[in-house]
Amino acid sequence: MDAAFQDALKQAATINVPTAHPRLPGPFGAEPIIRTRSLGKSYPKGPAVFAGVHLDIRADQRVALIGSNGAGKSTLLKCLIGLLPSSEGEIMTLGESFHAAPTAAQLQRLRRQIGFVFQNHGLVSRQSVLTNVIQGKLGLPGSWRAWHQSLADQAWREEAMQVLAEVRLADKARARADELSGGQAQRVAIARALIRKPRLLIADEPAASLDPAVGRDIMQIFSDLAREHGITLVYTTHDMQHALDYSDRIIALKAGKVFFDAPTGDVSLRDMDGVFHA
Ligand SMILES: Nc1ncnc2c1ncn2[C@@H]1O[C@H](COP(=O)(O)OP(=O)(O)OP(=O)(O)O)[C@@H](O)[C@H]1O
Repeated sequence: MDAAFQDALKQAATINVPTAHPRLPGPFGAEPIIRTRSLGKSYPKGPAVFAGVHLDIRADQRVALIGSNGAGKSTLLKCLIGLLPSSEGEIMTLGESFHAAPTAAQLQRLRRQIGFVFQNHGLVSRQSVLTNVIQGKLGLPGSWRAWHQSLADQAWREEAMQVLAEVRLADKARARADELSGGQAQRVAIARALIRKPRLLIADEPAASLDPAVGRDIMQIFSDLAREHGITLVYTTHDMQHALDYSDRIIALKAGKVFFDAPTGDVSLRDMDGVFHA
């Protein structure tokens, strides 16, 4: 590593609390996969959820988004990927730049490159695990075949089996989704996101309803898959240990602002505490 790059890393590592400005400069933040400038969001008739948010999220990072209940984490995630219109500022995600909301064509291109996992796995309970995974292809070209595994061609079924193997669930392919435990269902949801071959994986509290051991297992799977496949992972969590153990970078929201945005190794428990207390 050359000296200039090391300096840039050191500079990037200085924690800056509180700030609404980007702090990952130069070489550390090559071409970002997500960039926002002066991003703000209010719901109709409501106060601002957040304002003046500047972010530069680099490809291949695992980013934990933390903050109290109602801090705006889910709202920010949805704005970043165009599922909710923002109220002010600019967004660039996966090369698509937009104010407020993406165009229909932009949204379609974004959806093709993004995988989603939510707290409630959202599987179709009466369908098989295999069909649920193949349904991850919906929205991609030729995707009417993804409604059921029997319509899908052999290549898609093989892909589905491969991603199920990656989450250690190949043996459950023929089981019905409602026969799975919470942790298994969440692993299927990850496989369903993975079959899209996403560049960006968005997860909103993916381990929230799981017991501690299973929750850690799910976070480890996310983390390993993101690394192995070079996927950028952005997730929200209320578990500070998950944020510390399974991210390269932590972004904290507090009182409608970015409270800190720093490499995980530079975030102390005291910094974390400041997110939740005055
Ligand atoms: N559809 C909506 N209409 C109006 N207000 C909303 C809507 N969704 C969220 N809000 C409000 O926006 C604020 C931020 O909510 P959001 O769900 O983004 O926070 P969060 O940090 O994800 O919270 P949690 O950790 O509890 O999931 C809250 O005050 C919430 O009440």
